[in-house]
Amino acid sequence: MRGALLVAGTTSDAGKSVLVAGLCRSLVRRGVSVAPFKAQNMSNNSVVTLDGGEIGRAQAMQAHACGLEPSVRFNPVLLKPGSDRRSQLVVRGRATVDVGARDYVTHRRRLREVVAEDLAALRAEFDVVICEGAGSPAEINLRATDLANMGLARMSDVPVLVVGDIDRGGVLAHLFGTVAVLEPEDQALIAGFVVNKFRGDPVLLAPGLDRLRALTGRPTLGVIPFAENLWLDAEDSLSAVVDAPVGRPAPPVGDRWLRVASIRLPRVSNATDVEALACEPGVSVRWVSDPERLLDADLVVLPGSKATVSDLQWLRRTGIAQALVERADEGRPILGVCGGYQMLGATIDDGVESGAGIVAGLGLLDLDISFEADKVLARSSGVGDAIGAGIPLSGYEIHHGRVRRSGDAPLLRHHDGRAEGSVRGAVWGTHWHGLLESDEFRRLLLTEVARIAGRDGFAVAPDTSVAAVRLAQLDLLADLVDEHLDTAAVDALITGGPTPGLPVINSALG
Ligand SMILES: NC(=O)CC[C@H](N)C(=O)O
Repeated sequence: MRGALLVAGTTSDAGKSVLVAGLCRSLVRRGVSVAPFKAQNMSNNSVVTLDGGEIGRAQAMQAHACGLEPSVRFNPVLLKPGSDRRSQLVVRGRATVDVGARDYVTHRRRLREVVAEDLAALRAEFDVVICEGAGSPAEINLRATDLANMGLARMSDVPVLVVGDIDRGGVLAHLFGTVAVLEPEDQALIAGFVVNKFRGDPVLLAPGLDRLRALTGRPTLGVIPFAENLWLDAEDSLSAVVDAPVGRPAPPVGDRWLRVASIRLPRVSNATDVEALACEPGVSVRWVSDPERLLDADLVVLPGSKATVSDLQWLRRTGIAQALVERADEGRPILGVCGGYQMLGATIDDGVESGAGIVAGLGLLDLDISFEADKVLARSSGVGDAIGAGIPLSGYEIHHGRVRRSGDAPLLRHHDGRAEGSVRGAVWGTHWHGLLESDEFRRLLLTEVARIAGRDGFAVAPDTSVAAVRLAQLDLLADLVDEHLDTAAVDALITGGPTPGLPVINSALG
């Protein structure tokens, strides 16, 4: 089997990333060599690849579904928004320049070549490449500069499936309209539809899908049910919804829950860090954006941020900064990760990200940070120090900020003995993302939190493996694909390429 397919969506968050992951895993389970590809991603949720670059988290998750290590080849263009108007442009894993929505256009020709070249190389190396679109091809205002949806499909002659989220309502109109607004040459590549997150009786939906087929000449190749136990998404901060529970934690091992509040910073980065906590039975993790939600939390996590100084200002505006200071005074646990760690310090000297110069931090750690233009990208490993002395730890680093001075004890150490992170009372911080996935460290941290919080009835499970929980999620996705997609038709599309002779929808005014 050889070929490629592009999964586009009627909207952002329609389920493209998970459908691509499910298709990849389903193919891999059938012995096919397959790679994921997203030409251009916009996300602050990134990971560090083995080749020392940075790609969107969703492509790392899809690579994992394929049994591959993340590589910059799977996501050659990444835009990391630092504000509503400007993003850092990461090309083949390396941060290049900051671009505004308009000047991005000037980079387009070069990026087009990068994307076409990288997809061709993957297609030569793997039997199948499953591509993910970005946003929606119905955003025709962006069509002229598009590299990730119909722009990619056209330059590489790849058939397209459009997935729509029925849970939002209007899915039939969305699917029809997504084809109808396109120019005929683009329409020719849209081979079929997938309905995602369906609840209820498929018999009731069937007449709608028949009508959609009559109106568009295109089949719906699957209706994927809403899956209660599926929480893996990893797309980006869209998944960090205020008040929504993170993950699907099982009931506690003991008789009490442990409650974690993670601050929903406006430019939160690597929101997935806290998912590892929610893999533990009896640990409830919620995203919060107002100060009183910190009161009943046993642990508060201040996560990473693409805009440390401006998110720190937001903490002050919302009153969360004050709540954090009071919390630290009371000796109640706070964990800061990367940007969140930086905010906990005494000063931040930032001439790079915000250009603000020297800014006071929350003063909860004896720490001075200064930003450099050069970004640290590293997969790091080391050992525990303040928590879990000597136990092996791993994580990854994506930051411009550097520790200039630290007067606190380190949280952990690199293998070469270098100190990393800080501890002062129950305030912990580190630049490392992914640290909470180190199973033993997480267990010790949660045990310490429960002790300080006096949650005597909470006991941490002895055997949770975050890697195993994530893999089970990917298998669940593949099961959904196998059961609810017409896999024979999808296979035929992958190998046969765009369906010849598909009708064009003409929406002439009459
Ligand atoms: N990943 C992060 O949280 C990054 C923190 C900060 N924006 C920096 O670049 O240093």
